[in-house]
Amino acid sequence: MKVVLTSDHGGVNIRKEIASLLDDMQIEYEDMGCAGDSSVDYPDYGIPASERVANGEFDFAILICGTGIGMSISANKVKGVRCALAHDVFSAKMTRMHNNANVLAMGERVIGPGLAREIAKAFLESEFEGGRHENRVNKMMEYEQQ
Ligand SMILES: O=C(CO)[C@H](O)[C@H](O)[C@H](O)COP(=O)(O)O
Repeated sequence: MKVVLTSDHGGVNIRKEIASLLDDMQIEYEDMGCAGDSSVDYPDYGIPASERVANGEFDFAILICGTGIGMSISANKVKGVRCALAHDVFSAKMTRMHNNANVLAMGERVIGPGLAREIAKAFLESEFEGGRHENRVNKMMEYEQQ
């Protein structure tokens, strides 16, 4: 599994926590920044990271900003991406199992690093169930191609 990780200035601390989680889980990852905590624009980070999932270079992206909302909207503009904004463990698990989400967004101004770590862990450890969920995901992806 390969993960790409990024944040704007509002998500630097949780990004560091997730990097530490990925180290602990021995998962290969690339941290695309941002560098420091100066103000930056989340689409400049969320879109390139999401494109690297869409093109198959990475299996998953984890995106952090203040609320997670800007990152999730940006990611879902990229064809092939299914980004879930999740601030609880159950949603993180279910979005892998039912939506086959390939990008996770979280907000550092919403949750703390400990919960963010548990959410990311649940997301990465859960698997898509397929079956009836596959039909539903396919409908979304077909719409995107129109
Ligand atoms: O995208 C966001 C909100 O939808 C993120 O939370 C950003 O991190 C936030 O907008 C940044 O706000 P700031 O006042 O420029 O720090």
